[in-house]
Amino acid sequence: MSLLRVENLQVHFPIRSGLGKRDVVKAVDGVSFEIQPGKTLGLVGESGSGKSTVSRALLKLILPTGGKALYQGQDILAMSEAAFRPLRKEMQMVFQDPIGSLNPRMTIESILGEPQEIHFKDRGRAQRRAASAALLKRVGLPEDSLARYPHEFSGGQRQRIGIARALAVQPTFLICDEPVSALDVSVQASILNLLKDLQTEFALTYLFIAHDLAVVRHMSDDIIVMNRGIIVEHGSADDVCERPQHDYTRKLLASIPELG
Ligand SMILES: Nc1ncnc2c1ncn2[C@@H]1O[C@H](COP(=O)(O)OP(=O)(O)OP(=O)(O)O)[C@@H](O)[C@H]1O
Repeated sequence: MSLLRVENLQVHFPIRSGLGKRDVVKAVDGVSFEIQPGKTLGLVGESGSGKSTVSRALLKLILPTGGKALYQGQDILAMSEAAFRPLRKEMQMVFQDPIGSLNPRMTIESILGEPQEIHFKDRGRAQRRAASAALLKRVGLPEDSLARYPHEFSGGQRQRIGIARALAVQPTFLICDEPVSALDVSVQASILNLLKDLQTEFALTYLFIAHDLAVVRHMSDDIIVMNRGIIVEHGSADDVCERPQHDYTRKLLASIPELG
């Protein structure tokens, strides 16, 4: 069974166009896909194609207009917040901007401890601290980072902290939303390889979102290509990159010098 099966997801935002006329932006307009356990589905498209709206809908941060998202067979979109709460632990997010997504006034110990406090209520402070130290080590940061603040780290190190925070609640499914696009090219590969190693070690399933098809290909088993709220192409990573069927995919490929 797929871990996640999305059926005909629709997110239409009401807007007012000229003269106060009501209209809608079809940010996501009938998107369907599935992800098998332990695999990575890449979601690629230019800015504005609807990628972030898909991820926000899957985490129930916005209310979709229609469709289903079956996580282990249960439709999370139809669930109440209370019913969804245990699944929040299962489904974690790695954000694009590791600076903006880490509270500058919290130490790394608090940043990694907070989700544990919420989801592992039986853990005491010492246990949380030990788990956080182990996580830091696993993502390649020194243990003495616990007492430090986010601004004391480089962009790549902050993204390692963001990844450690996502892993702190032992999730099954990670949505990685442009996890390397704010980073220098020189550190991108090390973060991507870390994500790959963690996937194998913890049997994680990924929805990996990026605008850069080369990055997505490196990470993904299958790829979907989105443009203007719809999927224009869907296939194995090799088929999509080597035998693209759609002009939009060819355009994305042509914009990558090493692949185009
Ligand atoms: N709250 C909102 N109200 C109205 N329109 C919105 C809202 N959120 C997103 N949109 C529109 O929906 C479309 C898809 O946006 P989305 O952010 O999902 O794209 P994206 O592919 O993730 O792009 P980016 O990489 O720039 O974030 C865009 O046209 C955007 O302007």
